[in-house]
Amino acid sequence: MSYNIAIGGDHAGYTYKKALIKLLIDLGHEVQDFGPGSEESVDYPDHVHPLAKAVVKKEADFGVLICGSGNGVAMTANKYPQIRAALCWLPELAKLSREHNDANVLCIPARFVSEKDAEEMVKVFLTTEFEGGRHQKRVNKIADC
Ligand SMILES: O=C(CO)[C@H](O)[C@H](O)COP(=O)(O)O
Repeated sequence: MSYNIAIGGDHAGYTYKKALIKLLIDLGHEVQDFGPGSEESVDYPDHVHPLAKAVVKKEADFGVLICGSGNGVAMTANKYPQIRAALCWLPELAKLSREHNDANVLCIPARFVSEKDAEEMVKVFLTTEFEGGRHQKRVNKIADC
């Protein structure tokens, strides 16, 4: 299955973003890069809001966000009720975020995971299906506040 992937973050995630874009293209996905375009210091919300809006409008199937800790990008993306952004630091967590939480955005803490694990997380995130069942009603309740 090939997807349209929106990717973005901040200066701390720039190097990983470049590597992940190459991986995604090699895997046959389409990629929309929401920046930044260099390692110059930026404010992550400036890149996350446009990406989140693209996912909400279904202009992208999934999002991948990378900053230093992963927290800032996750907090920003999760402001949107239709976004379920998962902060993951192990491939198993990325898998569970799809199986149990139907995550549509993967958030990666570049300063705390290896590039290899970041790549593994992206691969498993995009090849794992939501299980539905008992998890569906819980996911429905996330935005019910
Ligand atoms: O992780 C982050 C947000 O959650 C940022 O990448 C981090 O805060 C950037 O820090 P600095 O400006 O010191 O490079």
